[in-house]
Amino acid sequence: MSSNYTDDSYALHTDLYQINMMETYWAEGIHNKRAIFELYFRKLPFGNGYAIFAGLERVLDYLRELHFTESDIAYLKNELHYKEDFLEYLKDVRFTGDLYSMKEGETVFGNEPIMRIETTLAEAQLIETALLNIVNYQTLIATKASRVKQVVKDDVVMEFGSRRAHEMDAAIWGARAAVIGGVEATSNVRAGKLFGIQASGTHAHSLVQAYKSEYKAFHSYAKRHRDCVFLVDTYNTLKIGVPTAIKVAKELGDSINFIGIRLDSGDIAFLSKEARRMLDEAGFEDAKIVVSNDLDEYTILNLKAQGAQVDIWGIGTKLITAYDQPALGAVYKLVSIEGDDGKMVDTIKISSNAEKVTTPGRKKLYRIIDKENGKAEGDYITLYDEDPNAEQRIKMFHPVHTFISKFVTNFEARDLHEKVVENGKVIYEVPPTMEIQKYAKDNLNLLWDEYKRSLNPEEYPVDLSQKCWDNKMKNIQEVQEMVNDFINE
Ligand SMILES: Nc1ncnc2c1ncn2[C@@H]1O[C@H](COP(=O)(O)OP(=O)(O)OP(=O)(O)O)[C@@H](O)[C@H]1O
Ligand SMILES: O=P(O)(O)OC[C@H]1O[C@H](OP(=O)(O)OP(=O)(O)O)[C@H](O)[C@@H]1O
Ligand SMILES: O=C(O)c1cccnc1
Repeated sequence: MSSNYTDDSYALHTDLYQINMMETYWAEGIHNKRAIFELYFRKLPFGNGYAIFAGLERVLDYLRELHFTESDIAYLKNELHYKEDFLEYLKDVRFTGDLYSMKEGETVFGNEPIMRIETTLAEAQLIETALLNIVNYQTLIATKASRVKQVVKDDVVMEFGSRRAHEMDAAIWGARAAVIGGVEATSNVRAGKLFGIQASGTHAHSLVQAYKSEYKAFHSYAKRHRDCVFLVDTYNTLKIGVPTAIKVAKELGDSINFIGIRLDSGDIAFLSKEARRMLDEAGFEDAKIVVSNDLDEYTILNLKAQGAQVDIWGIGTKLITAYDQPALGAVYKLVSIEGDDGKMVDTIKISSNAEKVTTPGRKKLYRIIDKENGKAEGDYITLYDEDPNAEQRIKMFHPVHTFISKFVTNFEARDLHEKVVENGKVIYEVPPTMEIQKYAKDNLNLLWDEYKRSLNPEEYPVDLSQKCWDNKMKNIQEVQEMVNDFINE
């Protein structure tokens, strides 16, 4: 580290204003008031019809470990000049509250709470930055990966992005998120080790360049590696690369497992078709064609339309950096706070943009599933004490354009939140990543195809119950009255 402070912790992985607000609350004696915040995004990324939630594992790691170290406190004192009495308080700060969260792999839509944080006002404030930092990135990458999987269908996808990711953490957690979104393997070996996901890879041009000969390079590689994918585009794909791969595969026969070839430049449609023909003619009908080179779901769709003969897609830069939309805009909003009498009071943030007005109150989130066809009718946000499963029929209506409505009967309302932290203790065990991937896949099966197409998907309903909507209107009215009183004073 390039500073005098020897240790590090994630307690300072927050925006300075959070600590300043904590200090204000602490000085006024309201830091321990109960507060409820919700974490959600408003707009789906990439113009997609859904997102895939990822990030809970790291959020839980963060909350479990959260505390200010001695050098954190020293830094706040020496460099930022916080006073001793406040620093004494910070020394004992831990996360002591409850966290309700969607499970990773859940399909998620705009304006619905991914997480509900119920803790002290000061703690809730401190953790905002880290929670958004984690969930925004991981959810974005899981969603991008899922879009790629929608396009490649049953072909295999390998995540190749570590070298282009925004630093090392992004490579690791991005690889995991990509697997949650559906990719089969990552080239990042550490991610393989940490998360029990498949680490996999071929070889680079440097291997061929080092031997100055594809023939020698492939042979040398095969001496130590049974599974062989030969990269065939270093000099001339069709004239030298593919014929050499075939020659070496024939020479080595059953002593290797000739998985196939990789193309990394040129016209992928043309080269893959030609390579397929050459491999088939040589009797390697089962050999796979792996391709890479700046791929994303748009190029892949186009290549498929051109009849490209590809079995395995290696995707780096555009997946791990979410190239076409580099940020998800999830926010963290206060929806309820303890009043002076100890009772919880709902809070609202008004905006001239109707979509941006927050929805006050402690709430629950349900996925309404039609019992007959097993498909999701939409998501339904209720006040905490409502139980849609006790109703025969519910009215679902658009929260802004309320005339768009439907009645739903014969449904199951699935609670999408799980209590994962209770009184500061993590009570949820994160499943293995491959199980989360399966969970994500099963969840997508609940959605009609209209929501899953990559271009101009239908808008999935995320509606408020009548009570929840009435409560929102009441809060809006109260604010309007307060503003009018202020103006008239
Ligand atoms: N048939 C095709 N149709 C549409 N896009 C293609 C086709 N073949 C390749 N591409 C894409 O076009 C781009 C080609 O980029 P570029 O011309 O920079 O690479 P290249 O010619 O393969 O050379 P290199 O990677 O060695 O720089 C890549 O994004 C690749 O995925
Ligand atoms: O193209 P991406 O989706 O990012 O996938 C990762 C790329 O990384 C390697 O290339 P390398 O770093 O050698 O650079 P290159 O782009 O010049 O091939 C590999 O050959 C892929 O092309
Ligand atoms: O294994 C590969 O082929 C690979 C790994 C990282 C980046 N590009 C390719």
